[in-house]
This record gives sequence, C-alpha cells and structure tokens, in this order.
Amino acid sequence: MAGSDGLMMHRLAMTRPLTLDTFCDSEVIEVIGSGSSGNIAFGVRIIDGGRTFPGDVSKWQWKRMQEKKERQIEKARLLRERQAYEERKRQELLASSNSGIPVIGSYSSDAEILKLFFPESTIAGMGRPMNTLWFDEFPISPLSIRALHEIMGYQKMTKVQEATFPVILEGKDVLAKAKTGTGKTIAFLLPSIEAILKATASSDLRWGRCPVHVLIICPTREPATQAATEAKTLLTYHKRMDAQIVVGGTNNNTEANNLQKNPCQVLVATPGRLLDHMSSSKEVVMQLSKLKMLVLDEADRLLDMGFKTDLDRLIKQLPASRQILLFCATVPKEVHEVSHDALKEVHVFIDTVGKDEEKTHAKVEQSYIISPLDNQLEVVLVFCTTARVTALMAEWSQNLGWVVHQDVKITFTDWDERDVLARRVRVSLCWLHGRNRFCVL
Ligand SMILES: Nc1ncnc2c1ncn2[C@@H]1O[C@H](COP(=O)(O)OP(=O)(O)OP(=O)(O)O)[C@@H](O)[C@H]1O
Repeated sequence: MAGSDGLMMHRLAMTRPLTLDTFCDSEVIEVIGSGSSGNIAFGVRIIDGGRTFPGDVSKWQWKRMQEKKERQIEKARLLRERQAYEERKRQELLASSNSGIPVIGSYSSDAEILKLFFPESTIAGMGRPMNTLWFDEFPISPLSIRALHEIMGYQKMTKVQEATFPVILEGKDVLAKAKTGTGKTIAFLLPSIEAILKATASSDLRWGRCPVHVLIICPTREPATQAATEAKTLLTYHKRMDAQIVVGGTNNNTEANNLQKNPCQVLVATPGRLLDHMSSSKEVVMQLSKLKMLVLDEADRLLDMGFKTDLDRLIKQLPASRQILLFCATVPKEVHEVSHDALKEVHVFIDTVGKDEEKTHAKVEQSYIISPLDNQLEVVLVFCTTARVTALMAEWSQNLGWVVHQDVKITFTDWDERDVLARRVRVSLCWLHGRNRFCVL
C-alpha cells in the first residue's frame, strides 16, 4: 500500500466512494496517477503532512488550539471592557440622581409634543444606554431584593425600571413609555412597595386601617392576574403586606367577601369590576380613601378599549393627593389627554423607546401563517380581547360562511400569556370531531 519517499498507493474498488478524508491527516495531497476499468489505482504524494507540534499534536490540532486560545483572550478582553463601561455608567447615574432627575437630550417626538403641552414637566430616560444597574444599588427594601434574587432570579434592572424608579420614589407623577415585555410591571411595583413602607411607617397610617395604598388598574383580567401574581411574589417576605385582585368574569360576592376579610395594601383591578364594588360597598370606598398611588397599567390599551369614562369616574372618587403613574407601550392622543387631565402639571415623561422604534421588544417572538384557500385549516381558534370584540368576530366569521359553534364549552385555567403550556381549552367532543370548526373566544 505505501511506497517509498512519501508516495502512498491505494487500490480501491470503484464502488467505494473516495474522499480526501480517506487520507487522514495528510493536509496537502497531489493525485499522481489514475486507473483502468474495474479497479482504480492511483497514488498521492504527501506534500506537507505528518509533521507534529508541541504536545505531539498534528498541525491542524495545533492550529485549532491556537484559534481557541485567541477566542478566549478576545472574550476576556470584551468582558473587561463591558465591566469598565458598566462601572462608568453606574457612577454617571449615581452622580446625576444625586443632583435631581437626570435630564437627557435627544428627545423623541412624543417627548417634544409633551414638552409643548407641559413646559414645566421634566423629560427623562431618552438617549441613555441603560440596563446596567443592579437592584441593590437602589434604596429598595432588603425584603423586596430578597424576593427579586431568590424567587424571581433577577439581579439587574431593565431600562424602564432604572429610568422610572428614582423618579417615582421622589413622589412625582410619571408617564412612562416602554416596549411590551420590558419589565414595566416590576417598574411600578417596586416603588409602590417602597411607598407603602413609607406610608405605614408614618404615624397617621397604621397597618390594617384604610389598607389600600396602591391601586393598579389593568385593561383586562390577564394583565391584572400577572400584576397581582408579581406583586404577591415581591411581597413574599413582607409578612404584613398583601395584594388582591378584583376582575370581571369571577364571582362578585366571593371577591367582596375576600376584600372585607383580608384587607390588602396593593389592589389590582379592572375598571368596570372595581366600580361595581365601589358602588355596592361603602367598605371598599373606605378602603380606598387614603390611597397613595394609582397606577394605570397599559394606559393606551385601557383607553383604546373604551374605559375613558370609567377611568374618569374612578379617578374622581379617589383622593386628590395620590401620585399617578401611567405605563404604556405607545402614547397616542388619548393618553396625552388623560395625562393632561389626571397627572399633576409638573410630571415626568420617561420615554425608553424613542422615535420610530418598534413598540414590541425584539425578544418577543411574533409570527403568522398565510394559508392558501384550498389548504385552509379545519379548526380555527380566535382569541379576542373583550366580549364585544368576540361577538363582532363571531358575526363576521358567520358572514364568511364559517360554522361558528356557540355552544362550545371553553374554560381557561390560569391563563398566562407567557406560558403557553399553562393554557387549557376544554371543548366538547362533538365540536372537536366536527368539520369547519371555528371558535371565537
Ligand atoms: N429586571 C428584570 N430582569 C429579568 N427579567 C425581568 C426583569 N423585570 C421583568 N422581567 C421579566 O420580563 C418579562 C416581561 O415583563 P413585564 O410583563 O413586566 O413587561 P411589560 O413591559 O409589562 O410587558 P407587557 O406590556 O406585555 O405587559 C416578565 O417575564 C418579567 O418577569
């Protein structure tokens, strides 16, 4: 098989595929002959192979080791640079928060519009690379920090959390704009808990009296449930504090009893259901009479869904001295109007999105399927936001000739939009085995 002077001769059956791998570590080869029919005979001259390097490794292995080493050196350099950058930013932010609210240039168009409306208001948050600060760098209760670290596993603040926390803590009204999925819930919950701790430490408000200090209004049951869950998690180690939820689609009486028996400091609600409770129970109105903070979560959606009148009614019944926080992904005209009516004239607009940016966080995956007519799906489940939109969709679908099953029994257990596996849709067998099934939820 092997000839002298580095010449290797191979005689192989034609049926066997030949590749250069056949010649193992020989890195440069030269074909020096070819064969006749049936069998093929050829030779290769190993021009530059077989050499070894320190550690008795081949040249290829040596090269790969060197490349790996270079990659590691580069990675370490980048890490050092990032740490130095983070430290610099931390120092800058600490310095600016000592001298008041950081006011940064390069405002978004929303900010510029707001500035026209409210020349006295401060605009913060834009143009700053953030997401660099640790929770424990802020004056946050150690019990909240413990829940953040141990239960939620969060160490650093997100951009919107960094930007809003010091401003909210100062007691200012805030309109905050941040992309969907950027951590707005914790952004308003953390300073809310601090506000409760501050209020309960003062002499006029004792535990158990006029207990609701923070009211969070969400457009629908699902974000309300999420906010209440996160509030409960953050309050895990605050043994004397609790959060409760009142939302549509649940038993009114059970909720009312719960509110009476277990007074809470954080109340999460949808507008309609809260107004129902307030009109039927003086106790609920009493509980809200010393409210310190009102949060309108997803304010843009609240208004888009037609809750303006409900919100006006609600705000009128709450104490005038409360702090108001508006959190949203977009700031349309309606949000400007509400901020104009409800927020103090000197409030802070914090925009972490900027001009022309997508309103959804890049990590929130979105997709769609275009299905050709002759390949249409037989089962379609359409999820809508409200009962009214659901009825409209059902009507349209019927007009399109779909069989819309009205009698389908569908229940959700613990709807959680972030955990698809937690969704449960129960449908009747007859519906399941039918054809052209269309269901609007
Ligand atoms: N500091 C943080 N570090 C890591 N993850 C976080 C942090 N803050 C929040 N999160 C997580 O990020 C996800 C999105 O947060 P959240 O739902 O509050 O965003 P959002 O801006 O309110 O979005 P949406 O508009 O959909 O309600 C949640 O799973 C939340 O637990």
